[in-house]
Amino acid sequence: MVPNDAQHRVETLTAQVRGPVTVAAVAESASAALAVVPVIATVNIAGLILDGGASRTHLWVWVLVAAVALVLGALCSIASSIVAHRADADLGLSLRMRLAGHLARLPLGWYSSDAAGKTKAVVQDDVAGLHEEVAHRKPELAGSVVAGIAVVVYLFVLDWRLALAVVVLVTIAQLVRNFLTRKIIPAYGAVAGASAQMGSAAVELVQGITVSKVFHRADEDSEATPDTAYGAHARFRRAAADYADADESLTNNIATLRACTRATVAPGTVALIVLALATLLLATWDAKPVNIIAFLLLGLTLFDVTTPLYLNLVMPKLRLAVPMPNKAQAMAERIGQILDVPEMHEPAAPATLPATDGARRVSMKNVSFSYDGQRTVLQGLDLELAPGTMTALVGPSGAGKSTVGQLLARFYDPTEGSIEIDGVPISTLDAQRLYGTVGFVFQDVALLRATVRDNIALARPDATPEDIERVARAAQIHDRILALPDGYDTVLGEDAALSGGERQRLSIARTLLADTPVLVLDEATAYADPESEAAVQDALSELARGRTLLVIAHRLHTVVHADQIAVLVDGAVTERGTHDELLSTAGEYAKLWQLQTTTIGARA
Ligand SMILES: Nc1ncnc2c1ncn2[C@@H]1O[C@H](COP(=O)(O)OP(=O)(O)OP(=O)(O)O)[C@@H](O)[C@H]1O
Repeated sequence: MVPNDAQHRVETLTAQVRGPVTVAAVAESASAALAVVPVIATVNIAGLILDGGASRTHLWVWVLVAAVALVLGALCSIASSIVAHRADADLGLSLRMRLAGHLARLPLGWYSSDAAGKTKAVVQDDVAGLHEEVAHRKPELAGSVVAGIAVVVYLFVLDWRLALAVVVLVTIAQLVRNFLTRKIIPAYGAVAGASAQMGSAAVELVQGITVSKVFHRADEDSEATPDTAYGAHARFRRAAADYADADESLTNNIATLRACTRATVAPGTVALIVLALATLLLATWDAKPVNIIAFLLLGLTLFDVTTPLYLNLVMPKLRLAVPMPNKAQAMAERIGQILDVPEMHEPAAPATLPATDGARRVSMKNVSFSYDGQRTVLQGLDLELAPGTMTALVGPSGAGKSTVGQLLARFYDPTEGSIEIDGVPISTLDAQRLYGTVGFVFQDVALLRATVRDNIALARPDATPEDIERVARAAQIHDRILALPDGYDTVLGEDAALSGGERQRLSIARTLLADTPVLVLDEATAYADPESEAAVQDALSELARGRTLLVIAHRLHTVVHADQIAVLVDGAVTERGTHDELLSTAGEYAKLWQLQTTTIGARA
């Protein structure tokens, strides 16, 4: 993304607080302008005293003007800070609400990737990270511009030659800082690189500990060469030393930067130059000596107050901007990437399914699908699941089998074509009706950090203990639950952890209780060992009774009894029939069958 687009993203996301941020910027500008007034008052008071014969009233007027300006300036600064921070809090809340609403409407398939970590970082850190942009950058920049103009105009009114000298001095200091910062950037890069190296060496060290200990290659004290598998300790030591060197070099560079910049605008330097120039002017021209006070006071502060102005406006114009990473842009980009994910279309007036006592028919008509809009994963797929029958989807790895299951569970919508239940497109059903009709047991079972009972009763919180026990027995998991520390009241993930096969049986119990007429089983026996596979298969047979079933299977022997087996190759159904019919056609299925039976036979 080019910087302009990135900045556009920041502007769009923060557009709703543009009004309050502008108010904060105006208040900050007023405060900056008012800060010059006490100096003007001081110069005038000094002038009146030095001239002699000034009336007390006159002097008190200037003191009063300075005091009022100080109080007003402070009030403006407080108001600016309050308005900006309130805007920041409002923006944070509304962005988080927007993200939460959007996340709730995303396709379920979006959640299968590393969504949890990504979402946490965006909702928590990136939204908070816009703080600097909203609450500080614009108000401070406005204040800097106004303060810069006010000070420079005033100094020029007093004496254009001294004013010019001060402006040149401050500009030189800013250029020196800019030049040195550019020099430092590689040192920052070196520290970041060394830190990453040290991190990966640490991970490698920890990951390798088990292997090296098991194979008696613990090398804590060895100076093994880095290209040996067991040189992790040596590599880590080297990476840590490199990091320390890089850090030291950066610290030295920063110290030089600070010292050089500060020296250019140090009180002594400013005083020296202003006084030297003033002496020169006094000798040759008729400059007012009292004005020196203004140059000394304002010259010292001009560097600090105009720093945001130089960094944001002057240096970029001179094409001297230091290429520092723009955190706000990066954060806005990550927030925008989530907000850009298209939402799942929710029907305004959800359809209803025709009433039936029996199982339901599923029709996939000319379904095509692509995850990324570029590579087609399913191509014009037609598949009919007759009511109360079991259809098995088999085929080579990557053919698109799981994708079909995910489309039926509406994790995504097809790019083309439609999926219908009893003639009603599933995209016209609301989520409650759809998931009351289609249940699924996937390979990766998600369990909540809750009791076993609550995990089973997810779809029917009103289920009685008897209902829950009945489905747990049917799913062959009841005995294992009783063996847990608190039986059905054991909190999963806290009091106990379950094996892959046990998690799948628990998921089957949950699905049995949900009692949906259509079921998708994707590799439901994937984690089962031969012993528990029999238990899971029994549980599945119980689950299948009277339902319309789509079973995605790698191991063909688990689906030989299916009413229909569809072979998927490159996203299209190439063969369909029963096990015997497909074997007799000597096609892809027959090949897969032969391969699997030979492999199993060879292993046996
Ligand atoms: N979330 C995803 N994003 C992008 N591409 C994906 C995603 N999930 C799957 N794919 C791709 O889609 C294609 C079909 O994948 P799918 O998991 O449906 O195949 P499969 O037949 O079930 O494979 P396997 O038998 O190995 O599980 C693959 O090329 C895969 O890389």
